Amino acid sequence: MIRLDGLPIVTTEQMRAAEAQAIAAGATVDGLMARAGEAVAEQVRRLAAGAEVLVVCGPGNNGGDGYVAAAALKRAGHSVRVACFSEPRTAAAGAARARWTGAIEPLSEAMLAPVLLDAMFGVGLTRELDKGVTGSLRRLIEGARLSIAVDVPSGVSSDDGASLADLPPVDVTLALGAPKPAHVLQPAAQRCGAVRVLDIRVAVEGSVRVAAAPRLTRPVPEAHKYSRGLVAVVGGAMPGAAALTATAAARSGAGYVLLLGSATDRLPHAIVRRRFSAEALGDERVGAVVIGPGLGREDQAKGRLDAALACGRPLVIDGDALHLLDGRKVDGPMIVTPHAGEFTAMFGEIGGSKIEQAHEAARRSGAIVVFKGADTVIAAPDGRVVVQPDGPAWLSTAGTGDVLAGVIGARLAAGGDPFEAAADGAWLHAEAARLAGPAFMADDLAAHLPVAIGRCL
Ligand SMILES: NC(=O)C1=CN([C@@H]2O[C@H](COP(=O)(O)OP(=O)(O)OC[C@H]3O[C@@H](n4cnc5c(N)ncnc54)[C@H](OP(=O)(O)O)[C@@H]3O)[C@@H](O)[C@H]2O)[C@H](O)CC1
Ligand SMILES: [K+]
Repeated sequence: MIRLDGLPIVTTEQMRAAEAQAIAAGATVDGLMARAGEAVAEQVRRLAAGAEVLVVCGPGNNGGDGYVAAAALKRAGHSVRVACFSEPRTAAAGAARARWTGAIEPLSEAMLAPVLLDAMFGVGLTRELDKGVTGSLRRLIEGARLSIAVDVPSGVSSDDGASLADLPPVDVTLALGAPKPAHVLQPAAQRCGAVRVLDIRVAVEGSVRVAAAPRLTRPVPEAHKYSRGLVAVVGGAMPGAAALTATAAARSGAGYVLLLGSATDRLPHAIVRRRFSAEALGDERVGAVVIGPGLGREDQAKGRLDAALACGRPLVIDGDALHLLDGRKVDGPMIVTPHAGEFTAMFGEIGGSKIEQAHEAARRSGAIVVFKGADTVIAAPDGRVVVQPDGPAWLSTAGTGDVLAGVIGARLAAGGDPFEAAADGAWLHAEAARLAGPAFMADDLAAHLPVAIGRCL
């Protein structure tokens, strides 16, 4: 079983293409199904620890995997039953069912079991699940002590993570060959429980990946405050927000943090405060300018944003500055960090999954787009995408976005690729939240950033 971190995320079309390539190289659909079902059975046997397993099988190849797994469990002497609501509709699933020698219970009457293996629908679910099937699955999932899904939980749309049935989460999802968008995008991701990937020897590639811990380095002996990165945070109408951003940048390894034009008084002494000036932004030692948290939307804010856009330094644009941006582009690196409302205000309604939306927004704007949320998607105009799937829900509190802008600013000022800076910043932010535990406020979050960084050295 493999953790998701850093793996390519594949759509149904990409998975089918990979499967077709494996078949062209000599594999067969039945052979792939045998691999998948047996790999599932091996994990289920470990997790079930001797408890009876009920396998619920659907009409497609996901169901086929279920019949193979049931037969493998039975051969291994494990107590196992099978239930279904429909005959197999593919040749491979039909052949797999023919090799299951036990009884098959009608789904609606199936007795509860301590372990439920959901092989009802995989990536082929295309429309809302029927109410009767949904009700039966709900009863069986709720009645099990442990529920495990084959590939994806039944009732989610694999390619965009939409929900196609109102069902409770399973405990474990065994993704076959690669993670799919449904494993990382909400609302489907919260239905998956712990996701682990089973290697079925089908080679997958792609430019969309699950976030992984960044590989950071310690400062070299010759390091000084400017080489570590100078972050200039532009303040405005609500000084507390810019103070959070500046504090987060200072705790994310920046060598020097400058807060320009903000009237806040409670600030660490290490953060240098100055009046706002366009000249300060243009200093070539500035590695990143962060503008937006608490900026306001009045004339002064507009003037400050104009100066930032013209200063020629790498930019992180957040909050109010996103509203004032009005489609303008800059020549240098620019990272924009909208949440869903800001994203729609900036780019209008873009169709497709959150991954596709973020990519399209990056392509149109030429900026690195950090599309925030419970599933944060970071996209570059060149097609690279990273999904940060498991930020703690405790992050849904005021000021955490200001902290994120500061972390990304520090990574950007440290140099290197702006896309990596944005992805690394999002990971460190989520890790700091995991370290902060429950019910933290945004001010507490920054204090956990050094430990998060320590985990990446
Ligand atoms: N890709 C690989 O390398 C491997 C994948 N495996 C497994 O195969 C499934 C995907 O199998 P597929 O047959 O394409 O799809 P499903 O099993 O998920 O479901 C398709 C069937 O379900 C019907 N369907 C779809 N929506 C509904 C609905 N709302 N209600 C009832 N029935 C529905 C669909 O019928 P249509 O009318 O839409 O045609 C199909 O009959 C993948 O997830 C893996 O588990 C391999 O076994 C190993 C290699
Ligand atoms: K399933």
